Amino acid sequence: MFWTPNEGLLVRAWYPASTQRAQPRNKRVIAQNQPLFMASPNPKNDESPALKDTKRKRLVVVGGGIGGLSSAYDANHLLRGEVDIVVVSERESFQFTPSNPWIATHQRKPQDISLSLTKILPRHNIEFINSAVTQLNPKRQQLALSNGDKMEYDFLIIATGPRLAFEEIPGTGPGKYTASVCTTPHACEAAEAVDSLTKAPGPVVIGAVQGASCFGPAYEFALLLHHELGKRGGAKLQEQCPIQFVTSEPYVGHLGLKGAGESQKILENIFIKKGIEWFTNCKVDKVTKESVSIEYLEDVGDGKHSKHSKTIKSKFNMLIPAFRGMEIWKSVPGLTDAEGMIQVNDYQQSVKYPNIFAVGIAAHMDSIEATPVPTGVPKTGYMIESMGTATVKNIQAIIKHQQKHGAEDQYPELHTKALLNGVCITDFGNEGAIFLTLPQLPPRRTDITIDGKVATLAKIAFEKYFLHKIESGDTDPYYEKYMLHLIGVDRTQNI
Ligand SMILES: Cc1cc2nc3c(=O)[nH]c(=O)nc-3n(C[C@H](O)[C@H](O)[C@H](O)COP(=O)(O)OP(=O)(O)OC[C@H]3O[C@@H](n4cnc5c(N)ncnc54)[C@H](O)[C@@H]3O)c2cc1C
Repeated sequence: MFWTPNEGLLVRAWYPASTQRAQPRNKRVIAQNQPLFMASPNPKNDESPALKDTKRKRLVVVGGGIGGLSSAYDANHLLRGEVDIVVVSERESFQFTPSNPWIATHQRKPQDISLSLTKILPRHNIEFINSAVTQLNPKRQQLALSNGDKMEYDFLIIATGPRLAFEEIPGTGPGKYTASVCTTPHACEAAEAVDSLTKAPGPVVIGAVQGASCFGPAYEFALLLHHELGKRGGAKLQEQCPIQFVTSEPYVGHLGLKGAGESQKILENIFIKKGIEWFTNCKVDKVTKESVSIEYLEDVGDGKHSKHSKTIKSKFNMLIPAFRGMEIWKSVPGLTDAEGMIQVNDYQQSVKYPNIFAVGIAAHMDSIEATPVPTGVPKTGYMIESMGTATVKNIQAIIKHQQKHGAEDQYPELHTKALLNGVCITDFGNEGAIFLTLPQLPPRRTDITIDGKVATLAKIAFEKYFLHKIESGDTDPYYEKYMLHLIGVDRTQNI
């Protein structure tokens, strides 16, 4: 089925049965040349641009995670009346990824951290299509979906998150010999593996492999697991399941960020206290049922390293893989880097296609520094939300410019950049750590790690706030602002 952006249509009649379920519940017949949804909350308001403008643009957001939904909600607030917003996501629900480590230790159930997009998005006048994008034709401004539909867009926001590159290391990934907390279904499988471990204890390897960019959850899960083992079987079970931490970072607490304040000292002290041994500058060669084979570099001074290899016996492993971009985008000339991440300029705009934008993990970001074993730079929630806001403001600038000049193919200079602030909150059981790097790229105004019970509470609050935000369609990052204010980061610092 072919679907053009500015056509008026009788929505239900045009959709195949598989997508009809995703349509808004309130049945309305939308006449020719009228928008899919009334943009004004008051449909009687004759001044509403939506009722006047018969040439509304279509903004398609691909991805129903933190990046996609915060962009869609920002568009709903800032571009109301200017665009019809469609979110296309292969997953029907929003799942709050930062809570996955809690799923793996049975502190949360999947339903506690999941929200149905079929139910929520139409309430906010955002159309939801539960399907995967399988192809992009930027010349035609057209997407192909796995349900067989084709869809045109005026503006496209790509927020498809990471492809988890388990295939780069033999034996890694769910179904093989490493558990994962990267998705909620993976975390459910990890929870079962943790149960098996407690019944038949043995050594544990946790960490993040070469090319990984998301280190916080590796530390979080290692320490949460240690705490959980203590809860289930006391010090005895903890001794029976010694944890070894392997990471591509040059030192513990580097986090792909060159550290955050005293993150190295704080995390090393916690590891020492819990008896967790670590290997840094580490490359994982392969994982088998019984062991993890690594190569690691040891600092011998003067910037020199000696190389070692080791096979660590293990019964349970959780390794964060490298995050790469989705294969579908790679086939589009000039859209991605070699790894499939969307190449964007400072305004989240594709360097090749000016009506395509990318936010979240899907967007390319340079590493902060070259490390002896490759690492990437983390992209965390607050930063991702800010990328969405910047994207929508830039699309707004384009729409205004095109309306003024009456030329659909003209693009103005853009001005809004995301605030690339790193805020990562981790829970270790009864304590935790908050890593703050504002901005993430040095020189920084704020560069600290705060540890203790406060981090556990902050993480719980972060989860509740975010789920509420997705449900309510709110866009203001008030939690982050308030939290930063509480810990003394001045609002004038452009947070
Ligand atoms: C285990 C873990 C813990 C984390 N903890 C924190 C934390 O505590 N704090 C923090 O700030 N950040 C954290 N992060 C980092 C980051 O905030 C999350 O990874 C976040 O979920 C990234 O958002 P995203 O929108 O870029 O991608 P995702 O959340 O992965 O969303 C991608 C979406 O795209 C959809 N999709 C993919 N391909 C297609 C396709 N072809 N067609 C249609 N839809 C598609 C997916 O179904 C999904 O809905 C964590 C990351 C991980 C992995």
